[in-house]
Amino acid sequence: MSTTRLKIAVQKSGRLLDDSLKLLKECGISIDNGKDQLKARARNFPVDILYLRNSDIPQYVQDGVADIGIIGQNTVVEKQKAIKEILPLGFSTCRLSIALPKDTEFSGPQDLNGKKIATSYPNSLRQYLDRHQISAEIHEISGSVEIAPNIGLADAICDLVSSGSTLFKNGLEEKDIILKSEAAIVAGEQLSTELQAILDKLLFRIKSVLAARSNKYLLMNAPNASVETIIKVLPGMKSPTVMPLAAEGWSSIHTVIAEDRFWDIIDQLKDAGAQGILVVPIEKMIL
Ligand SMILES: Nc1ncnc2c1ncn2[C@@H]1O[C@H](COP(=O)(O)OP(=O)(O)OP(=O)(O)O)[C@@H](O)[C@H]1O
Ligand SMILES: O=P(O)(O)OC[C@H]1O[C@H](OP(=O)(O)OP(=O)(O)O)[C@H](O)[C@@H]1O
Ligand SMILES: [Mg+2]
Repeated sequence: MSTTRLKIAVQKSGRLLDDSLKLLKECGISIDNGKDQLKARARNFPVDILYLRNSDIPQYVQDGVADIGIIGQNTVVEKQKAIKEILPLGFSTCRLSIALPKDTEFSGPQDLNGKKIATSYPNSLRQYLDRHQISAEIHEISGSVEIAPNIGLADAICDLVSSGSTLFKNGLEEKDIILKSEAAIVAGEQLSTELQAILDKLLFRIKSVLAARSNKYLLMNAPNASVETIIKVLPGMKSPTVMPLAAEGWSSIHTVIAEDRFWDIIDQLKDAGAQGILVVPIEKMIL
């Protein structure tokens, strides 16, 4: 029996931890410990979890200390290590943006010329400024970036934004988006054949979990005369299942639908005669 185990780096504490562990759990992977331990072994799958600082993960993955990691795409861009994104994961969505004090005129990146910009993401900001041929001073700080303009430390900031409430509370306005980010699986340049085989199994499970999250199982009843119209309204992955109901002249229609499409067609389904519409979560979806 092979003793090879895939080492997965996840954030020790912070924004990514809960969703990362939830994803692994939904993949059927049971991890033994609490987070006080820095390394944990999965009981039923050949992976070990390394709990690390988010900002250190790119280096560890590059060096092969960890084989893969779960980090934000923003960290991949910022750290500029020899790692590659394998699969976006759909959580921790945010954007890296330029923000200025509320009501400051901003017609484009050129308005940042000669300004002092505070950020924890100097490389990403540098790339943005270079791309637009802007000469500005980058003031690197490791946290609480949004406070910088208020205390006279900088004219502008470059930081992560999600709901926008931190900007709002600090009297700042988002002016330009540098990049959009979500959590992703990253890996080093080369994995051994054995590790790659474990990773492939893991990715298969993760994709099944992600597909299940973004799709719903849809059931409805309709008079037989409406079935054809309803089927035309349903965006087809495959042809829906149509089954007779006990009540004469009625059918039950079942299909799988992307959650974000459902709200677009709900009125059309009702107009076409669908009744008793049920939208049910899917546990796993094997693609
Ligand atoms: N407000 C937010 N909404 C959604 N995702 C976010 C938000 N802030 C950060 N993230 C994402 O979560 C990642 C981790 O952020 P977090 O603040 O937990 O850690 P950190 O302070 O960057 O890292 P470290 O573990 O090194 O202290 C970020 O790189 C980003 O991808
Ligand atoms: O747009 P919002 O929803 O308000 O989120 C944005 C804030 O979230 C992150 O900070 P976090 O809370 O992770 O604190 P940190 O600076 O200590 O990492 C980020 O650095 C912003 O400050
Ligand atoms: Mg943070």
